[in-house]
Amino acid sequence: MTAQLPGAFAQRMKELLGPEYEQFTDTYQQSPYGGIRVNTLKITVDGLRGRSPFTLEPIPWCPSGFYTGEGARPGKHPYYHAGLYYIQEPSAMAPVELLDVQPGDCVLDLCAAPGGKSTQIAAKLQGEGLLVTNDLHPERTKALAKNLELYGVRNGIVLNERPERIAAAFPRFFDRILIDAPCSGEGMFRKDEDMVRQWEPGTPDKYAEMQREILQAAASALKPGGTMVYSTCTFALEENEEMIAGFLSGHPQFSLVPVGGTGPFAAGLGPLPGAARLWPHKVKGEGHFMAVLRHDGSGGPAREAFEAGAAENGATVTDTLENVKARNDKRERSLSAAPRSKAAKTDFHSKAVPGRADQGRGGKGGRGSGHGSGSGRAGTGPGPQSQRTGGEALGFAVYADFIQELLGTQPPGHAIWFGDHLYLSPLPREALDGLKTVRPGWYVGQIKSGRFVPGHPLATALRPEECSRSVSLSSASGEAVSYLKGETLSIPAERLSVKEGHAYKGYTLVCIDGFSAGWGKWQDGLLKNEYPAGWRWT
Ligand SMILES: C[S@@+](CC[C@H](N)C(=O)[O-])C[C@H]1O[C@@H](n2cnc3c(N)ncnc32)[C@H](O)[C@@H]1O
Repeated sequence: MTAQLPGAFAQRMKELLGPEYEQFTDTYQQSPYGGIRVNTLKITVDGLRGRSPFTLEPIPWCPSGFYTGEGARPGKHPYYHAGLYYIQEPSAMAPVELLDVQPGDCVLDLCAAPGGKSTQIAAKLQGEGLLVTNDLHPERTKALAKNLELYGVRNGIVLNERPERIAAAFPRFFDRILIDAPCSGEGMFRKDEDMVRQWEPGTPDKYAEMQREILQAAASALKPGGTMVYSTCTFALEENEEMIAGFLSGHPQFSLVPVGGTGPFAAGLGPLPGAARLWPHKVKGEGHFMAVLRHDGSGGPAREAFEAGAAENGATVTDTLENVKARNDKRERSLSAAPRSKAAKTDFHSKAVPGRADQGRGGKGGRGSGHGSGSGRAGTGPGPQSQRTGGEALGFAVYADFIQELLGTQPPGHAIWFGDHLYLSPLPREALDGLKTVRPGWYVGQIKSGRFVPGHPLATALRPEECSRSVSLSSASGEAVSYLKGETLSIPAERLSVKEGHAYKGYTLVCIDGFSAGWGKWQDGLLKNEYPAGWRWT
């Protein structure tokens, strides 16, 4: 590290560490450790170890985490683009391990961008349950949304909200909450010298004020008996042990689950030995603090009220689809100019589909949505509401036909339309009313000129066996990189894997060594590239 440690910081660390101070400062002469975490939504840990292009050494506190060693460039391998691993600082993998997320949980990641811990939570959920992931800063939510898309997350909702507004919308709701708080970042000085330059003696106090408010909001959104983990990447007592001690004294229904002093975790300092520390002079990783807080289950009802609302919405699904069909038929009759849809004539809408088709009111309430592939938040709908309603009905039919052909079955989720763009959400649209929503769910695609165009995030979350047409490109031959660069490829028909009864021509799931990476459009031996421009290999 070339930057000089601020004098006031050095003095404080001397007082905090006593005889260990020299060992601590020696770490600034060493390089930070690099790590990757296997995305178990797409590949098993052993699966990646078996095909890893670089050496992997286990990280003690994260079963899916590995040190990559010097010289490794994990961002420059096609597997990174196929979402097989996330590049993450090793210590940053610890908080989610302590959160103990189980498949089916409802989880809130309150300060989430760029999404390292959110993708880790999503992997723990294994597609079951709900992940609401949020960041206060709009620009940062773009990277957050993109990372969820790259890693094939189907059950994530991305918000750009103040924590207290999320707590008001979801009172006593979440099983697990992660508060990876904005902090003075002292633990990252070795990795990010800008943080050294930005640090001032008053920095920890400034962050402590924000952290108190965020913790307060998180406590209201946690369900009785739920668990939250508070983490920072700083050493300052006022942002760590003192912050949590203050929180516990004001919230007697919470207790600290002692993890400090066990396994790789050093004990917390001063008033809170049960909190956990990772010190750079004791482990191979940067400085981190974590506290596990459990609610005792006391107080009023949990989320029953919300669940009742959700169930009611679920019960109306069939009716809703019939209404859509009725509107659709009426529109077909009355608007000769309306685009003809083959699908509109099918009886798809009379089937009970686990989604809602009548929810698209693009831009309602000032909220809007980006449409996949990191495009950020758009705020407007496609036109006058009367047109939108009919358009959505037709759109849903076109979508249903497309999905029937490509996937065979309809993926579960509440269908949420933003104009011509369709998402499948773990929550009904009403649950997000009034919240700044960057992604209401899994982006599946868009109606364009009367056709359904599948979105990139639909591809990244699919397994090849789910898709009627796929092709696997080899990472070793260079064709995977050609695809990632946006090139058209010559692919003979015999290389395609096509399910019985399906045509060869059309949208094809493009995989790298068998792992989905995006779409191509195959016809007559040519695979037209549909990999989004903003994602390409440079
Ligand atoms: C330590 S970083 C989060 C890193 C992230 N958890 C990850 O693993 O990739 C803290 C984040 O908190 C966000 N933030 C700052 N103030 C916030 C607030 N009041 N509410 C929610 N997020 C906030 C920042 O924009 C920043 O992205």
